[in-house]
Amino acid sequence: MEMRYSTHPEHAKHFTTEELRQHYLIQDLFVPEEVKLVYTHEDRVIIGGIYPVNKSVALEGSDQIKAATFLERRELGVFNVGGSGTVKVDGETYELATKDCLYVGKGGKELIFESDSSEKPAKFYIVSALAHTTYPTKKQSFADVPSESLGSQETANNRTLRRYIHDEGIQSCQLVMGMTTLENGSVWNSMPTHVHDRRMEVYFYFELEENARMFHMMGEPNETRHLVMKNDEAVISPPWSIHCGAATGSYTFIWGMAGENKTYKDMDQVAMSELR
Ligand SMILES: O=C[C@H](O)[C@@H](O)CC(=O)C(=O)O
Ligand SMILES: [Zn+2]
Repeated sequence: MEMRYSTHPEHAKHFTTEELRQHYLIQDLFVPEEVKLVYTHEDRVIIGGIYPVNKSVALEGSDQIKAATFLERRELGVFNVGGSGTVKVDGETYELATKDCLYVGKGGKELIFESDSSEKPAKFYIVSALAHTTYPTKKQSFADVPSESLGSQETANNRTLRRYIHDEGIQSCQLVMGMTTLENGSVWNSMPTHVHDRRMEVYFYFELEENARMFHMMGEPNETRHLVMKNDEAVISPPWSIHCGAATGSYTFIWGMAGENKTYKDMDQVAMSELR
């Protein structure tokens, strides 16, 4: 598991392109038959990819978190962004079709990830946060998750937002997770932009064409920077950072947050005039 320490905004504004990428960008999430994990000290969130192609893959505890099982002190959000597959939690099997989500509460011991077929393997994107109590393990399918339309064609940000793990959906300690899909021809997400000093956030971009690139914006509102990203990459947003972007084509992204306030609407909008 790769460790990433938190960064101070005064420090971050001096980063070179390469340093920005080292601290915030997460690449190569899906390695066949492996669990790839990144531990960020931003709200102690773990971000990862699990890609079982020909055999099942287990998510286990490690010396780095001094825990015999991964969920000893944590909760977990799983999104399947590949072909259909299953997650087995202590012997109970949950079928996850593409874009379905599973929440696993603190204390779940055996976690086994498997694809239905190696021709079209499942790809599991995960976000995990510290948990103080156990909320029930629960699946939310893409087919019946409520959706809302945001943006407009004129501003190239027509998109559909779906909340899975949140106050009025799957219950959790800290985790808030959902998915936003850009309509054809729309490229901007989360603009006008915002910050939420009470929570960190991670954006995972997928369904981008191979040659398409995401220009993801970060930094304090008056010190913006950008990272150029491609398909299946994630980016850590510290609580002081804006997080929005425009790509050279349409795409979908999964947003995951953790911190002190789970309320989705707890966001401080940034006025256009503040941006630098
Ligand atoms: O804090 C919330 C998150 O940044 C996202 O939910 C925003 C988003 O998906 C969008 O506007 O497209
Ligand atoms: Zn946000």
